[in-house]
Amino acid sequence: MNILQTRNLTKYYGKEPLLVKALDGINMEIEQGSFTAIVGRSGSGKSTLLHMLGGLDCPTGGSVMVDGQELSGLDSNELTIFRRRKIGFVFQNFNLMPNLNIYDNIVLPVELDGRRVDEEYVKEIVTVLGLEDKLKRKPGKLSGGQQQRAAIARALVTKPAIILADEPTGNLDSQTSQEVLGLFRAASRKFHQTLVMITHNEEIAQVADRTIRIEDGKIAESGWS
Ligand SMILES: Nc1ncnc2c1ncn2[C@@H]1O[C@H](COP(=O)(O)OP(=O)(O)OP(=O)(O)O)[C@@H](O)[C@H]1O
Repeated sequence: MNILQTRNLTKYYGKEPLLVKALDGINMEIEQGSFTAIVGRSGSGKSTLLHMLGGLDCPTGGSVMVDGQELSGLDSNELTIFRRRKIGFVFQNFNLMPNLNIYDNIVLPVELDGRRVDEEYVKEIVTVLGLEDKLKRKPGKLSGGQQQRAAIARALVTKPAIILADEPTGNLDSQTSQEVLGLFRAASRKFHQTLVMITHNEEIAQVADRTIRIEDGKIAESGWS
């Protein structure tokens, strides 16, 4: 089953003669439970694509469908709720709240949505990611790899339709990157989550089941590993 689908997705910036076609007709399907890496050089359109998939920005044309929902049909309030419930985001710089301890950071998206925290599920996520003894600490007291594991736990906790990760290992050394990615993949498999990660690093991309290569806003190649 496809959890995400785009049809002739375009995003243009500026006007002729300075028009930039950041996305130029992207057709892609992402299968539920899969791990996809989107790769490409700087400026190829990766971040723009991730923003469109996550409803963070509006396309110029075409469509994005997530879990049966066409995003162009949503107003800004509906888009906010869509992002909160359907998308988990993991960023390069972790984006944890510095004043909250790790537990409170992890459960924050559930609380913001006014829902009850499923403590059993949190415990399972925390165990898979090896954060059991870090829950009372503030993010500033943890290493980069530990902070990113907490950010992954926070993305998993709402059981989103899709987790979008933007260069999640960009601030980590290569050994920590491999560890964090291994845990990210293990956790997303265990909890049947769908993962889309953008990276410019070919070695990092190899961890995924499938690679989509973007060049000049177009899909240049798509393959399974
Ligand atoms: N807000 C904007 N206004 C104008 N042009 C933009 C804007 N955002 C992106 N672009 C242009 O769109 C193209 C794609 O940019 P994008 O950030 O998606 O690339 P990227 O592959 O993510 O690059 P990087 O790996 O360096 O982050 C680039 O030519 C960029 O200059």
